Amino acid sequence: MASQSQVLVEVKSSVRILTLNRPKQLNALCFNMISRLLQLFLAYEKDPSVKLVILKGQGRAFCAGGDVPPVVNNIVQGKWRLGADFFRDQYTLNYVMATYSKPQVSILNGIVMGAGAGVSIHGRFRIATENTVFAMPETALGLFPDVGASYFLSRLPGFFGEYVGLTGARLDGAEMLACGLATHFVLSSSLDALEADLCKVGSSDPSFVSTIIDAYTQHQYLKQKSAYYRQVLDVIDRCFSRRTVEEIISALEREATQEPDDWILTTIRALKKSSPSSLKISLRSIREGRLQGVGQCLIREYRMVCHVMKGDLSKDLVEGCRAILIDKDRNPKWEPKRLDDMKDNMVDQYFERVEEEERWEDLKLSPRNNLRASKIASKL
Ligand SMILES: CC(C)(COP(=O)(O)OP(=O)(O)OC[C@H]1O[C@@H](n2cnc3c(N)ncnc32)[C@H](O)[C@@H]1OP(=O)(O)O)[C@@H](O)C(=O)NCCC(=O)NCCSC(=O)/C=C/c1ccc(O)cc1
Repeated sequence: MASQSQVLVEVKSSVRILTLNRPKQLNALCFNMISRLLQLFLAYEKDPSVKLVILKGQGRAFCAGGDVPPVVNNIVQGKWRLGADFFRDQYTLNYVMATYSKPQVSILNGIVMGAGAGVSIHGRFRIATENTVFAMPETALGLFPDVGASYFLSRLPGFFGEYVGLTGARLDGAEMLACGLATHFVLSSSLDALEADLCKVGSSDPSFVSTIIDAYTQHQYLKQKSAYYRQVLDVIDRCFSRRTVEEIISALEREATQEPDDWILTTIRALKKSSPSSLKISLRSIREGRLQGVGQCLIREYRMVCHVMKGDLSKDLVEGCRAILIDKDRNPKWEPKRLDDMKDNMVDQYFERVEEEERWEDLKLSPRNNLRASKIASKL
């Protein structure tokens, strides 16, 4: 029953409006919500009377991520496999959304982080507003940008995806639109009227949906200090194209000595504060993602997240969750402590099957009718 009140459903002729409804927890996705969303999306795909699905959040967030504390409690109690079930359903939902045969319109009128990006960015239309705050903050949490982020971040212009994924930098609505994470920008005061118009669509043809949203779209200028200006993008490309995290930081430090700048200092500080193991596996994940379809990315990320939860190589997820969400001291003690201590062979292990575990299986994603070649799910 909880899942019914945590994901509200409105039926408006051929449109279904789903509202994530845990506003006190910033709509963090718990296991029940993910199962419910998966069940609803699959049912709507089969139902010819449904033409369009709108996803939005109650309160000041669209969704601040996965509901981390319960999974971390399971890990602490030695039950990481319960967490694996959570991620299996979540990644399956991301895959269904990425290959969905009907348009999904996500209204990102607030915080969009981690798992919140996973349930929106893969869909066809992503509407940002003046209230949108987007981030993939996983490296500060001892995790890595997952939910198919190695697919969508690696497809951003130049090396912007590496920058966003490694530093957890926050983007506003204009920046999301500029880099392609959002498809439209609409002022929040117009959202009710837009929603009412979308409910009259009567067709799953994306060009009809696009025409409706276009009528509400506002041109947005980037803020003065945006990381999306050409000058900063050049620095991002020069530095974040480096082969290793150590080389990225050295390149940023060299730039900083030539031209000290708030943005560079903040970026270096963010990298130095994040989990060394997270940074290294994240960089490798985004780089591999450049050459893989969304299904392959999710299958690989599932292996990685199972290693993170199992905690053989590092326990940074539990520590990061403590520092950010439980004690909120924002002072995690990472292990390994330094980037140098995280050797290549340790990184390699995150990308291998979880061996020695009875009953552990790779994530299995079924072929989907409307799978575009670039999104194909195949075995690693
Ligand atoms: C910048 C935020 C989004 C807003 O800050 P704020 O405006 O100062 O608001 P609060 O921090 O006070 O948040 C309001 C409430 O929402 C809760 N909350 C805010 N994000 C969350 C949240 N992801 N979960 C579960 N309660 C939350 C937060 O703990 C707090 O609860 P409470 O102290 O009881 O009032 C801040 O909450 C924040 O940094 N949240 C964490 C964002 C984040 O790292 N998201 C996760 C991305 S990674 C991801 O999705 C992974 C999922 C995962 C799942 C399972 C795993 O084992 C491992 C990973």
